[in-house]
Amino acid sequence: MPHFVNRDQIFAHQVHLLEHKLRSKEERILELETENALLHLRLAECMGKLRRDREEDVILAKRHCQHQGKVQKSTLVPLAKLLSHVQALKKELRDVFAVYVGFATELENQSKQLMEWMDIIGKAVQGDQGGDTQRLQAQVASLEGSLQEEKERHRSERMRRRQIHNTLIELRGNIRVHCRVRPILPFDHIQGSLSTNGPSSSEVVVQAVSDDSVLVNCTKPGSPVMNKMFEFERVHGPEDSQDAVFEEVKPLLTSLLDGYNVCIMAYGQTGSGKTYSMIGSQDENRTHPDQDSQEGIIPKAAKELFKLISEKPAERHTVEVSMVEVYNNELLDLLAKDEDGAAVGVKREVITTSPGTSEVPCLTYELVQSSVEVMQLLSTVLRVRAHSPTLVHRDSSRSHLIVTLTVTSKSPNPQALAHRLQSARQNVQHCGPQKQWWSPRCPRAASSRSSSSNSSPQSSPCHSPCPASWHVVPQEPLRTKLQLVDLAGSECAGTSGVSGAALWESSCINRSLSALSDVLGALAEQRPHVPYRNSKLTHLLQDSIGGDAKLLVMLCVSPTQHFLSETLQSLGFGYRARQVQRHTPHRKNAGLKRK
Ligand SMILES: Nc1ncnc2c1ncn2[C@@H]1O[C@H](COP(=O)(O)OP(=O)(O)OP(=O)(O)O)[C@@H](O)[C@H]1O
Repeated sequence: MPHFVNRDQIFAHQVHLLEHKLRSKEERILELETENALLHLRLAECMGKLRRDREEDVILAKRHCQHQGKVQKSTLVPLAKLLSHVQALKKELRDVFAVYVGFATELENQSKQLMEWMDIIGKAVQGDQGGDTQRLQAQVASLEGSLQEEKERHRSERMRRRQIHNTLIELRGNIRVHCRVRPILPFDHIQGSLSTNGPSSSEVVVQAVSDDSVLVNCTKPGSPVMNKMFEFERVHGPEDSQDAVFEEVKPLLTSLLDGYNVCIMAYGQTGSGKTYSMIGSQDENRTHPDQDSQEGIIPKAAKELFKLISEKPAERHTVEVSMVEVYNNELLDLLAKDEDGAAVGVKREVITTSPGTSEVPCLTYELVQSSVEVMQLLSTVLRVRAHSPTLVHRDSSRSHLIVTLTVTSKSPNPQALAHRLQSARQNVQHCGPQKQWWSPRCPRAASSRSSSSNSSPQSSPCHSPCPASWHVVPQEPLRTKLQLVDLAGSECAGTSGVSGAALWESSCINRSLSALSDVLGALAEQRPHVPYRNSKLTHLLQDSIGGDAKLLVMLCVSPTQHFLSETLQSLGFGYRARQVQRHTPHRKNAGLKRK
């Protein structure tokens, strides 16, 4: 402690102390104020940062919200789909599981039953019950035998039924209709993929369910099942060979030599197999090992005709061929040749003669000696015949082709005939309706014929014994014709994708086919006027359609959904053709002359 002398010194010292304290306080205050200012500054900085952070947060939150909205939007729909898919899968799985459980139970039951049987068999074998086993085996064998017999009986009954039906058809003068369903071909899948009808267009909807019925499934997607059944004299499925198809046609050739006119006509939509059925495969790179089996009705019919002729050596036959096409409602003679001998289609006309039959004046006829010659002529003609590609068929025939084989039969020499009659008389004393060499010069037959102007030899037979001398009179030649027709295909312009000149061709084809349909309609309804002359095609085929020829329509149809409406149209045409009742086909009398 300092030593003070007086009070003033003490006082001054205290003042000094106080001043010192005050200064230090003031320094402290300044220090604190500086600190305070710094803190304020920091606070302001923090507040600013905080505000910025908040603002950023708000922006981020906004963005986040927007993003979430977008994400939700884009995921909700697929999510819903996914969910329903999952639900469907779950259901499917449950169903499959239920089926599986069913199968498993069934399998278990069956294996139990099998075990029981094994047990019984084991016991039977062990317990020397061989006699029972043998008896059972014998029973099985006899059951199999009777099943076989039943099958055989059923088959022969069916054949008999068909024969009776065919006879009935013939007696009623009906047109015979066969139907051929072609197999699915590679272009059906292309059509299917091009189609707007959906992916099921190459699905098979037309089936040959038996040898006389064809079933068409006309169900539209989302509609109840609707099947239509069509019956024809014969139905061929995709597996039926060319030989099988011809077998059903073959008897008509015997009829031809028996004195009937015959016409076989293939009808159907484009690409349905008409040319394949009538002529055979036209594919350039065909490499079938057995070409004969691939041939169609025309070559097979020509072969059969010459075979039948060769089996009748006593009679003399000549065969002449004519080939025409109806193209754009013009009739063209395809065997006519120009000065250089090249085949050119020459225009001809169809006329109706006074007895009411149709004739083509100046038509070229070629005399042929064998089926090979017929086919040589046909292959020349096919090069001239109009054909062009369409969307449906890359080698579509654009004309109706009519190949006619005219057979002239001359009676054997009188001695040979007398000899034949002599042996025939030993069996039959009367000249019946079926006699092949029935002579129109027999006075009794002639008088019985003249009593009914319309009657054929079959309908007015002579029932009296006839002296042989009346029959040995040499006869006039007998002419019969076999018309083989490959029609152009019906089509709709949309499907075939044609335009310009091809569209005109297409419209001519459709018009002539609808004229054919109209003719059948008029005949079926027995209308007094039949519009044969509405088209060259119907005018030319007048005798075969409405006359007394044996007419067979071969309907060709495609099996797939893509061509369903065209198929139904073709089947409808066949149905209409079957309704036609004409005069009973009758044999030609000798003496028919070609004009
Ligand atoms: N039954 C069948 N078996 C095997 N191929 C067939 C059958 N039917 C038709 N084809 C084939 O289908 C295609 C079309 O047949 P096709 O030429 O006979 O038709 P189309 O009815 O004559 O046609 P378009 O009227 O257009 O001339 C051809 O390639 C043919 O070989």
